[in-house]
This record gives sequence, structure tokens and C-alpha cells, in this order.
Amino acid sequence: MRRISPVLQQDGVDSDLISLIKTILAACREISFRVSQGELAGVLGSTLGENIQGETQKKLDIIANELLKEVILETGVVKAISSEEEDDTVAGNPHGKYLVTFDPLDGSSNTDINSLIGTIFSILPAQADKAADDASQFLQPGSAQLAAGYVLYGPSTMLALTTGKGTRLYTLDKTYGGFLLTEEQAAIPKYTAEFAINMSNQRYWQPAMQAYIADLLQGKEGPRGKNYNMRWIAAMVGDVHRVLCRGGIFAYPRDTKDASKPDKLRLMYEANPMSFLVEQAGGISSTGYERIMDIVPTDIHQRVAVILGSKHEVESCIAYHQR
Ligand SMILES: O=P(O)(O)OC[C@H]1O[C@](O)(COP(=O)(O)O)[C@@H](O)[C@@H]1O
Ligand SMILES: [Mg+2]
Ligand SMILES: [Mg+2]
Repeated sequence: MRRISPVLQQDGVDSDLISLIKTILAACREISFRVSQGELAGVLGSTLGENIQGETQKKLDIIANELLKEVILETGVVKAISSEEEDDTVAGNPHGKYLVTFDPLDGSSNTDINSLIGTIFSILPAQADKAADDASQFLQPGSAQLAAGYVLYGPSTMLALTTGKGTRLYTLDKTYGGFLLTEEQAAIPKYTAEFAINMSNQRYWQPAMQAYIADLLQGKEGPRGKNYNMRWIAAMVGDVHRVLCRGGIFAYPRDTKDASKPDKLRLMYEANPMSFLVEQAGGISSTGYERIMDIVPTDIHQRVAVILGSKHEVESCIAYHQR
């Protein structure tokens, strides 16, 4: 099995970008170890703090954020970082070539139940005309991403990574200490009969999503003519990983549950990197109205509706939004 560096070299990835990715993965290995130690490492439970989005921070949110922030800024090739757990961007080397944005710990509500969680990251090009502490340099569409990935802390620790040459899956070999290529090219089946959505929000969705899910629930007797199964991991990394492995549609649509927060998932460090991975695996990622990676962000913590996965199923869902 192949290690990461030769695979990325073969894909023509810049050597500084390879070492940045490897640095991010070194932090993720450390997070993986602490996650596996659980209460023994003192990583479970909540802090007294909240992040800028008003969410209670788990101890692991903070630990993962500090680990990633420190090693990424030490590389010297990063001009600034932006994290779910940092109110503002953090400046690095003014001459750095890259910007990194990340969700240090996705699926925070799963930490205390020993269930799936992960780290999501996205790497953008730095902009020469902007200062290192200028947050506006991050406001680039997802199509500008140079690399994106997630590390899933599950029964195995797995990495999904793309640099625009397909989506590859790696597994952490804990004896050797590095990630080994275990799936050369993830390929999302075009058709599926599996959907993932938080059904408890059903009554708050827009009519298009209500109608789409209602038709899926009718199964064989309904307009879609087949029975669907449902899954919900409550961690986007877990749900997207399943979609990359065996297809499906994952949606966190707009809702009216909390008027101050019509969309749940964050564009820059959740939706964009996942969209890049999904598209590079042959899937689609949309808000229902536009391609997610075409959105020009207006804020580093911007939220967005997400519908992604198997091509034909996502297209069917989009059709309900265009009626
Ligand atoms: O609580 P809900 O509605 O099931 O939402 C789950 C969603 O929230 C998230 O956990 C948000 O991510 P964070 O844990 O990083 O805040 C997603 O990963 C997941 O899809
Ligand atoms: Mg998250
Ligand atoms: Mg998070």
C-alpha cells in the first residue's frame, strides 16, 4: 500500500502543499490518539465557553483546534487560518502561500457517546495583495480550493483527500503511524435508495424539501417507485463518508426553526470541502438552487443549505426546488 507523499507527487501537487497536508495529518493523528483514549485522556465533556455561533464548546473542540492551529501556523507556508472555533481569522506568515480553514471537530454532539466524529479542512491560495490579518482574503468560492479533506475518527481512522485529481481514501496504519492509500478513487454510485436528513426538522423545511422527502417516504407506491432507507449519524463527516463509500443523498436544508439561523452547516469549513470531495468522486453538491462551490462567501462563518451525494438523486431533489 502506498504512502501519501508519493501519491500526491504523482498527482503533481506542489511540495509545500504536500508538507502542509502532512502537517495537518500529523495533528489529526494526535487527535485520533486522544479520541481513542477517551475519558482516559480527559477529552470528553463540555467547557464553560461558547463559540461565535453560540454553540457550547466541547473540550475536544478546543483541544483539536489548538493542536491544528499551532502546527499549521508553524509550517511557515500559511498566511492565515480560519476555524469554526476562532471568532476571527489568525494571521500566520505574511509571505505564506496558503490559507487553511477547518472544522477541528465535526459532530461535537457525538463525542460523549463514543460515536463518529472527524476533522474537516480546506486549503485556499493566499492573495498577494491582502495583509495576513485581512479576513476578506478567505472569501473565495469553493471552486478555488487547492485541496480539501476530512479525517474520520471511527473504528478505523480514515482520510478522504482531494487535490482536484479525484478523491482518494486512506487508512491510518497505527503500527507505522501514517496514512496508507486504501481506495485509489472513490466513486459515488449515481443512483441510490438511501437518504440522510434530520427528520425532526421536517415541519420547518421549505415546501420543496417537504415535497421531495414526502415522495421518498411513499416508497414503491409513490412517484419515485422504490423504497428508501434512512440514516443519520449527526456528524457530517460520518454521513458524507457513507455517501463516498456506497452512495446516498445527504441534506441539511434551510429551515425556519430558528430565525437567526436558517441554515445549519458552515460554507467555508464544512460545505465547501465536502462538496469538493463529493464532486471529485462523481457526485453533486448544491443548495437546491445553485452549486455550492460557486458561492462567493460574504463571511468566514457563513452558513448554507446543503444537498449532496449521488448524481441522479441530488438532481431529482434539485428538480423539486425548480418547480
Ligand atoms: O444536531 P443535528 O441537527 O442532527 O445536526 C447535525 C449536524 O451538525 C453538525 O454536527 C455540525 O458540526 P459541528 O459539530 O462541527 O458543529 C454536522 O456535522 C451534522 O451534520
Ligand atoms: Mg461541523
Ligand atoms: Mg465542529
